[in-house]
Amino acid sequence: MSEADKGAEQSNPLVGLRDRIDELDTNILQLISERARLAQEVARVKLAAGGDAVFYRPEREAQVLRAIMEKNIGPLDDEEMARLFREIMSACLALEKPVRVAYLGPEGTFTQQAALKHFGHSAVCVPMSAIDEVFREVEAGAVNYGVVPVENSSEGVVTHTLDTFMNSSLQICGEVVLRIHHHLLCGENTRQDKITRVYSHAQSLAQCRKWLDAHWPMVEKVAVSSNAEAARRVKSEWNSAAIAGDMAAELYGLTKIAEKIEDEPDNSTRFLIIGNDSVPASGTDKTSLVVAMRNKPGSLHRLLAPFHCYDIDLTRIETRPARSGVWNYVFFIDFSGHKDDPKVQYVLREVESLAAELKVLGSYPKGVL
Ligand SMILES: O=C(O)C(=O)C[C@]1(C(=O)O)C=C[C@@H](O)C=C1
Repeated sequence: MSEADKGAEQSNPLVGLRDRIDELDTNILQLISERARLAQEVARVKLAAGGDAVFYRPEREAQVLRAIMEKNIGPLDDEEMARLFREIMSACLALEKPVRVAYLGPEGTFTQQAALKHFGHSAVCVPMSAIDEVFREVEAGAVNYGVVPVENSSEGVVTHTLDTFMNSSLQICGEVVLRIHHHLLCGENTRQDKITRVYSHAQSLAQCRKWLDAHWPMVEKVAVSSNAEAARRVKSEWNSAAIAGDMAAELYGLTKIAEKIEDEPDNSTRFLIIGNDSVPASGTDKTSLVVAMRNKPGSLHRLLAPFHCYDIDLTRIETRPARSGVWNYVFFIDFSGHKDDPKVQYVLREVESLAAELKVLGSYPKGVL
């Protein structure tokens, strides 16, 4: 370094710090490129193995992200670091073969946000107008995977998703949990003192009910097909507002009148990734089942006993009326463990002997991010 440069560095410490950042960026660039070349090599090995090469490997991605979170020593927090690596992996996978994902649209919904959180921004995400359409696109092979909402922490289960599973051959191959923040939004032409109507999806209106009653008791609440549709409508109306999330606000260029208006501070929604292939164990997995029981006293107790016996942690149980008979019920059960674990296999055999019908919807890595 010349005397003049030293002088400049002393007088402006930013110069030296930025030089070091430039140096590190060059190293990071080389390392990412090297990683991408290895992913290309992985793709060649997969293709050489013959058969239907499966490029997207959810269990491997979960392991990579968990390892990163474990090794991270800050100052970036674990989630932030994992998000960066999620994008690197997403780009590497796109080099192997771009993954196509159908989600419950339209553009700007929380389901799109969940798809991007899970697959990263290099995935090609295609909006569908209904949950059944997402299933159909995956079944038909028009896309590789689908993303559908399954439950919300304050509003409960998305019954339509569970019902669609009953008649589908698809497997669950992942889950994503998204913190849901709702905002009250208006367009450029909205007269904020003249708002008489609020549009949103029925679930979002319910999730913000107390806030609306406290702050806007007189407005008409209009349920529409999605939050993104609510956002689209207010863009051209001067006396309406919408309740929607950040993606919809950005997409339609809306202004936030009030932020994070959801009644429950940790309001979150769980989404499922659906696909055609089953997923090998990642080490920390979940399994989802649908079980039809004959309607006899004590049948739920008998059904749950094997889980207790083998010390398997149930994470959710949901009851839905079966389509086949008026008084028969099916249970949707989620538990910790993978269907290939010996303990889980014992339980599945016992449940099968008790149930009128048992369908394993899939074993998949527990949501990492
Ligand atoms: O390990 C693999 O099978 C890869 O294809 C590599 C890689 C990665 O970038 O780490 C990319 C995509 C897969 O979904 C999982 C991991």
